[in-house]
Amino acid sequence: MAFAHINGIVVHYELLGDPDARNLIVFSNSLGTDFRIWLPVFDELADNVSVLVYDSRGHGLSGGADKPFGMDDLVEDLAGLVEHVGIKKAVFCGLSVGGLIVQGLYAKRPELVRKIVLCDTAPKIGVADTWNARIKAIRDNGMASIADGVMEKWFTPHFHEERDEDLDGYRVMFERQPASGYISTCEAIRDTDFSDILPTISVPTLLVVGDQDGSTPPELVRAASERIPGASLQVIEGCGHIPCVEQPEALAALIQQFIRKT
Ligand SMILES: O=C(O)CCC(=O)CC(=O)O
Repeated sequence: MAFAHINGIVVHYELLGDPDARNLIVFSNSLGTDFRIWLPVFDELADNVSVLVYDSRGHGLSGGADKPFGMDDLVEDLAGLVEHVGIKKAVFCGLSVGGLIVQGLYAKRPELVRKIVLCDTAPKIGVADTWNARIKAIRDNGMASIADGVMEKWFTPHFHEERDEDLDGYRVMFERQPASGYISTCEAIRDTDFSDILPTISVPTLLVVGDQDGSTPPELVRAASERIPGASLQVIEGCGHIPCVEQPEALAALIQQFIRKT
């Protein structure tokens, strides 16, 4: 557990392993979560892989929830953290809004990026009306008021039935995110369209999606994969929007295979 001042906020992060390892993966979390969603994947990765995880602005123990922010801030935070830690080049893996942040990082700082894993994400996620309705619901009634709907998109019915303790735990994680940080992140997603960035990506890229993802469904992720030269797509069966929690072994195996290729 570590903290750094980056772009005027405190960023909570953890570096697991050697920052100079060739197989260094930087993970960027999704909306309404913190970096703990990646720990089940880290547990499944080989010993020669090191990992940097962090809480994005307005989430977890990172600061910045008190002032509005946008996608540029989220991208600058990631670049600033990577520099702070002394990483020259890494594999970047982003989940959902984390995937948008990674796309934005590639556009601004391609020299930092060795390979990309885009997990349950797209260049544009959702439409303005839906984001505005979600923001209004939280302003009117708080985070807990939308938690049921969010959990339905995050996890499959099987997860809801068989892993009720985990479901309750991740619901608590969601409900504890600062509403203002969550709202700014919704606005950042609403206002972002990175469609033009995808064809410019020239590093090896893997896209992964859960077959039952209710937030960024397989067809959306497939369309994104078709815009990135040479990218490959893998669909994880029996999985919703958060494969790092629901199917960490499957996700880690795909990542491991991908980073092994030159
Ligand atoms: O998960 C994200 O980062 C954004 C996509 C989304 O809306 C997922 C959710 O329903 O919370």
